[in-house]
Amino acid sequence: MNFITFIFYLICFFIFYDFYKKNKRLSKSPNKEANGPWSLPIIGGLYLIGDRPNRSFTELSKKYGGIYKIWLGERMVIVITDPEIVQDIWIKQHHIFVNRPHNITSETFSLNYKSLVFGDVNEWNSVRPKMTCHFTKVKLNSLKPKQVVNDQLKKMLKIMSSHCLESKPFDQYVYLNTYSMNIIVGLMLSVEFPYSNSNDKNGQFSKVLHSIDEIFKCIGTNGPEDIFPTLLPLFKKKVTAFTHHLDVIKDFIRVIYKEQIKSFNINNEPRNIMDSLIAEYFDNNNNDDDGVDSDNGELIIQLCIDMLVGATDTSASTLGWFMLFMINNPSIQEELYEEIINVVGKDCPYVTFDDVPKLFLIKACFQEVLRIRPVTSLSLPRVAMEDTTTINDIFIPKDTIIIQNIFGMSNSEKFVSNPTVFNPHRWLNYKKIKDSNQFDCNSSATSDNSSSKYYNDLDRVSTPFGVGKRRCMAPNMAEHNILIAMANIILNFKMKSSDPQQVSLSEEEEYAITIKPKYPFKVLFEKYHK
Ligand code: HEM
Repeated sequence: MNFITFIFYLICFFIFYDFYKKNKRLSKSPNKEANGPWSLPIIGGLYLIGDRPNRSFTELSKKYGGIYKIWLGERMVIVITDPEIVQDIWIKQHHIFVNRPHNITSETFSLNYKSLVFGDVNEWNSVRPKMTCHFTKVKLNSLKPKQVVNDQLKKMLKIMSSHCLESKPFDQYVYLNTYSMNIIVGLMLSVEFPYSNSNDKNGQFSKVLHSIDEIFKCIGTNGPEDIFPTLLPLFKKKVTAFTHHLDVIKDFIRVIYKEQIKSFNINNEPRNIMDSLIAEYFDNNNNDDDGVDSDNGELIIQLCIDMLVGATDTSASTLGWFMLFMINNPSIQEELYEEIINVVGKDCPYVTFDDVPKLFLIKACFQEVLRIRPVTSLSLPRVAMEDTTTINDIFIPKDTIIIQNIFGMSNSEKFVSNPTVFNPHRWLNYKKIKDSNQFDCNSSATSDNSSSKYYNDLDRVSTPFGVGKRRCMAPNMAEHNILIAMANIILNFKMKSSDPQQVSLSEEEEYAITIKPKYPFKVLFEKYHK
């Protein structure tokens, strides 16, 4: 046998073996086996995934059910689109599913799995409480965080007013991102990014913003470098670019950290979250000048980046979708306006945090935006740390990656009536029924097209922040910043599409770690005649 023939046989063997491995039974008992599509050698089920995996996974769940298996390249994935299984694995079996999968992107991003978003269980257990305590309802309702949000919102409303006066289209993507980013960097670092490039004298902020954008594009999306780890050398350029952008953000935060640590005094009230973290890691016996060893210093910097990534794009995209659905539903916009002026009065220029809890339709609108377009549509993946079985007796082997299809659950006919219709009132009706204790899971499957006991149980089927102990770290903060922005925008302006040819905008999404409107749009603001 010559060398070429040998290589040929070797490749054939590899292809057959890979095909067998990807399609063999996982469990000895057929009842316990997750269904799933046929997987091809090398690519697995990638041939079934289009440019919007949230939609592809939802389509597959119609055929293979609420839990199914699919290979994405070299990684076996179980996709969950069922509220009962979600509760089971994320809550009852939290200890098995607490970790996120290991891959080159998360390794680079997390200081080798030590930080928050991609941290492994031991490190995660240590850092998560240090961060969560800053985002409780009580903390967010204290003076400083409210002031940061009010300052930023007033700045954004001023820009909106000037756009309105000049009838100039408002680039929602740019301004909403700056608004969301400034809230988190205001709380963490007491800094602020300029809303306009002309105020960015040496281009430093634009450079950081660009790098943050690039990081968003790679993280959590399972790029080829993550699903074909053996081919990693082929993607070296991409990994190097990712590391470069991460370094740009780190350098920016490191300068602030160094400045802050110079004036840090453990006996003083923390000036921001970074000060609280420095205090946590401060060691009186440390010989370093700053009292925080360099590993912990780098961890503090990484935690700031985790928060930036967690908070900015998610909140900004949710507000972007809110604007889009308002433009497409002018009658709902009117209703929201009526609700607000009934609470604050016609001449009030600003809705305060104290007014927000009285705005039930605004809250319902926030919930409906996140139901119909849950921005983190496939959540962040987790991994099984040992073999286990789910509540419906499906076997999940150790090392399987788990994806919760948040989008699929809240956009499925099986769980929600008329899921493609934007209707905030469904939340008010649901709350009324729930408050009167008439919502009964077992009798809710009244529709012909549904067999789920969670049919229209909106809190169970719409889980935009995830479920369980590793759910989003700051849903309170997201709600806090987004509701007040929604209320004040509605109080001050009527929103229309800036394109007269397109009065109604496309509701299609583009997929990345957060889903955004596929066709970027600008908003035209008009004043109400009060
Ligand atoms: C509309 C806004 C937001 C949405 C829809 C959202 C959604 C999510 C989801 C689905 C996860 C993954 C949960 C899981 O694995 O089960 C997550 C994780 C996370 N989010 Fe959010 N998020 C939002 C805003 C925020 C904000 C404002 C912050 C920070 C201030 C934040 C910080 C984080 C962090 C740190 C994690 C990782 C948690 C961990 O691994 O322990 N998010 N978010």
